[in-house]
Amino acid sequence: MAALIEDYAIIGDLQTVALVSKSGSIDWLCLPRFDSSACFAALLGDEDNGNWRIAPASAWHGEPCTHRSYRDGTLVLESVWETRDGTAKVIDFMPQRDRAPDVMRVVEGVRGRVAMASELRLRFDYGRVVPWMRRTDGHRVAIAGPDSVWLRSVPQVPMYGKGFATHADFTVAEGERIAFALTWHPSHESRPRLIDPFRALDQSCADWESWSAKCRYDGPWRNAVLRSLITLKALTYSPSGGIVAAATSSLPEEIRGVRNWDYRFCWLRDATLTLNVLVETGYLKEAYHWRDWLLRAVAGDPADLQIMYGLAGERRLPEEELDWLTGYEASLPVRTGNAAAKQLQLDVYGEVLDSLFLARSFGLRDEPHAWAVQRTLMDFLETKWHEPDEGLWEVRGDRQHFVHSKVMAWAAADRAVRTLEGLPHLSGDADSWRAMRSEVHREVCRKGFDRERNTFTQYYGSKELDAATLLIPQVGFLPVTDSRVVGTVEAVRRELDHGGFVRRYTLEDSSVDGLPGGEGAFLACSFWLADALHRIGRTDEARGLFERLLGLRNDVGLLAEEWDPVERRQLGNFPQAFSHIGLVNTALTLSGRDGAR
Ligand SMILES: OC[C@H]1O[C@H](O[C@H]2O[C@H](CO)[C@@H](O)[C@H](O)[C@H]2O)[C@H](O)[C@@H](O)[C@@H]1O
Repeated sequence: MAALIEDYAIIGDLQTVALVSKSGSIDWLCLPRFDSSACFAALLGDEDNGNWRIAPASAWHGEPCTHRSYRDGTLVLESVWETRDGTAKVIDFMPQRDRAPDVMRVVEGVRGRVAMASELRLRFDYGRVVPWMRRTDGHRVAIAGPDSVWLRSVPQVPMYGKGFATHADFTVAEGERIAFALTWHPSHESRPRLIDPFRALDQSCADWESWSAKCRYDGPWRNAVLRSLITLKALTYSPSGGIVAAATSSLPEEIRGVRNWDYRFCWLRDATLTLNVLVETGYLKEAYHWRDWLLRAVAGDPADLQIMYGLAGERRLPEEELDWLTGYEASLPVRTGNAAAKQLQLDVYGEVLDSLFLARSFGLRDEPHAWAVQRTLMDFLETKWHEPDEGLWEVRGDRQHFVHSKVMAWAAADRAVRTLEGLPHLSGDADSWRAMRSEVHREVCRKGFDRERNTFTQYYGSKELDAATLLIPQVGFLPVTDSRVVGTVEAVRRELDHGGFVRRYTLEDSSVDGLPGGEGAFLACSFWLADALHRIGRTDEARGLFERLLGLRNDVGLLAEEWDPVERRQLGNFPQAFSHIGLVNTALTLSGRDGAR
């Protein structure tokens, strides 16, 4: 059975990540990309769906490591086991790759002599295909269809096959190091170029340290912020500049529930929000890279804009159910692909224009084609904003006139107008966008506001609330001093509370998302509440909530999408960009960054 979600740490190479449990098992790994099929899928089934465990023999029955941590400023994970015979450390990392992806596991003797074991169970195609194994000059090679995986150790330790797994039993003494290297390669190509694991370890540390050194945030929550930024960076797909929403598929929003989705794609919403925090903390290069990704992805007719794409801009992300997997703690179905790709979500226009506007204010140079694309998006939005949509929560029920979608349509028009005002050499119909901006504003205030309860609602005509309306002052739709903003913050705090944190929306009205069952408190929304409380002057409450949110991070600083306040455990895909974006944003806000754009 898989571990608790919060018992996982990640390692990654900016093209994919692996989830490593506290008991030393890699239970999730998709190769060669985030969205490739998994060769370790025990996370969504059991060991027979593939995993790789290295741990002391005396801890083989699942005992967790004594402690673990990342090396400072890196994504290099160290898990330490203190045993009766001594202390051993497993250093896990994935070197930023030139060609072939590697998972490196360096076993280091710290004290005494510790008997260790390694058990590798490769199962390609999400845990379904047992590969054909063979030996070739010091390697074990696993081949199935398009995939091959090469396993070696330095220095060599004997390996043997048993029960469709590759085993190694060895001893590590104080001062000794034994590295295991697993390298993926297309099966039709000849042997991959092999790298020295110990040199790769030094290089990996140096790569991450130099990236981390560029972080410009130096406030009271620096460690937490830096860990979140490293996590966000780890979710970027460096060959294209795309950014995935999370590293996993189908970790449930409710244990044994059906809300299990594949997040290994680039949502324009999640990616732009990721970018905003990267830009604000000193990482402008990522903004250039992502803008180029965007321009390639949205090329063509703006009517065809998707709300999410594949890592390289792929458009077809067909949703399928993998019926051979038993699901994380029996949460079914396990899905790959995501049907939400074909939804209309008007907010993404606002997020894209806002993000490029913000990046420009931080020094992102204009590029004529980039503005042409934004202009075309605006022209399209002018004809569409009146329509109902699926909204940022990607409901699978009927389309509605979501208040947040309209607010973000307003934000798109606002950023377009302000861009033209600041850069008069650019062309565009500023008058028409100004008119749209005013019309959307009037309509939202008339149809999306409940006067009796003094709060914005989820959609026109509904009584339900939506935590996304907390973003109204942040995007500048209304000032924080407006009584309607204060009323909304208070209403959300009161009515969407879930164990001291915040739900996305009221769940009793199941018709709005069209899905059965419930879910946990949504962490991004809980961070938004902290921001909003601070903005309306309730800073002590905001700080208190923020500190409690920080307390939900696991031992290595990672957050999933949601939190179950009853079972006190993390829920949903992991690690989730949305949650880490929220953390960085709130830290910036509470450290004195100004409010609305
Ligand atoms: O809950 C239903 C929807 O859940 C997913 O969407 C959520 O995750 C997205 C990625 O982080 C985020 O952009 C969105 O705002 C969230 O609601 C899932 O991807 C959808 O298919 C599903 O309908």
